[in-house]
Amino acid sequence: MSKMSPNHKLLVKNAKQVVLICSNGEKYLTKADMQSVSVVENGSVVIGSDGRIKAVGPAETIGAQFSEASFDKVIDATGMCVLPGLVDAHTHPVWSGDRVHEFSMKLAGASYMDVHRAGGGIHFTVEHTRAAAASELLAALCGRLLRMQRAGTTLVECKSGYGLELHTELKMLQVIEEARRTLPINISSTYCGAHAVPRGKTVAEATRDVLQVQLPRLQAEMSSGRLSVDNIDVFCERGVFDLDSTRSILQAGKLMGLNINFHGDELHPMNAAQLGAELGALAISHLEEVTDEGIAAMARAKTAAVLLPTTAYILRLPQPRARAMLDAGVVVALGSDFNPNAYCCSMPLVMHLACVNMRMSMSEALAAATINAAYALGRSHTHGSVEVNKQGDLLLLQAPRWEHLIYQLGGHQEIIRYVVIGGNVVYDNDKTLDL
Ligand SMILES: N=CN[C@@H](CCC(=O)O)C(=O)O
Ligand SMILES: [Zn+2]
Repeated sequence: MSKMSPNHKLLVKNAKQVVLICSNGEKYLTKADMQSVSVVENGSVVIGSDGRIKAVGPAETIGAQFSEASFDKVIDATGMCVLPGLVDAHTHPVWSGDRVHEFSMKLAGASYMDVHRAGGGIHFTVEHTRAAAASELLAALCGRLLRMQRAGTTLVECKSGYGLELHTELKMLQVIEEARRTLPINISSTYCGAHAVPRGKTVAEATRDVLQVQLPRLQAEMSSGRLSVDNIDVFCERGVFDLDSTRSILQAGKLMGLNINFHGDELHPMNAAQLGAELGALAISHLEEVTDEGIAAMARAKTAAVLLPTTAYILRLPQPRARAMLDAGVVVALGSDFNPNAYCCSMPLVMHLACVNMRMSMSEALAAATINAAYALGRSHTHGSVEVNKQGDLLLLQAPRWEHLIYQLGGHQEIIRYVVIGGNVVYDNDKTLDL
């Protein structure tokens, strides 16, 4: 092969392991293919000036191929492991007012719905988020996204949903848009105006407001280029949005070109999985109460299951049946569910909980937090694996095997050495610097 031309952004050389995840352009992994993610021992990665992966392979081959090339930056990764940046497929990161007081209520035995019905939970956060200035919400969001980035996340889904009326929902989406334009972390933006039924409204009234007031304005903002929104979400749950109102909102969003990605079958079996499969949903989150029929429907439709191990852990819910979903061939993904109820920014911790509590293998958990989470966001053609032409988003671990990222419970602060987005080092742990 001819020598490659100079001027590349980054060379990461001589890594002990480069974890590709997949190597044949797969858009997701299921069943046995999740059991052994693809790994190159003693490998190197080149990221081109466009921020995309130019080459990946054995260190010797890459060394010969790029012997005459120059790089803006070279990282000697001897003794380190390289992974694709992690993908967090479910977060609620825009809000004001923490709920630490509710954590003690829940520890004392109150359920999520007890707190919600007593006017706390989402309602508490809605009140504080409506009152907050956009600048305050943006500052909080940026701090949280940086924390996620330091924990290895390079693509994150961010929901609105603490406004429940036009003005605040738009304010939240604008704040997400501003973060998307100014921060290196990749963002998938989700409109979740049907996250709860606002106080003083019935389900029918709330559904009408979403359909007749919020969605038309969202469409106008998107058409003018002021906002770009990727997904539509509804909290489909007994006492929140029923199946019919969920269906009408999701269908309206789909007609606007949004991907369907919603909360379903969390606290009660609602047949949300079947609804999602029928509507061609890209993803459904939670699924603690999904039925066997729902699992089969999702496997057939290739609707991703976004499992959220922190929620079941904090709320002491039954664990989602990850093994049944994996065995049935569902595309299983993971998310942190960062929100004021589940204050967790760390996908390494999420993978650990998925392994111990949901009985996933480490390889399954990593595939679920990379390629499959990217699939759940419609981004697996550009993210979620270390393959040529994908975006140059990498994680470098100071560890001899990649599994240490999951094994060392709560250890990501020490183990993650660099985070790279688009070929730029955005976090260098040695300097304890966000760059
Ligand atoms: N279940 C609904 N929504 C969130 C919780 C949001 C909140 O409690 O503020 C979730 O995914 O866990
Ligand atoms: Zn959620």
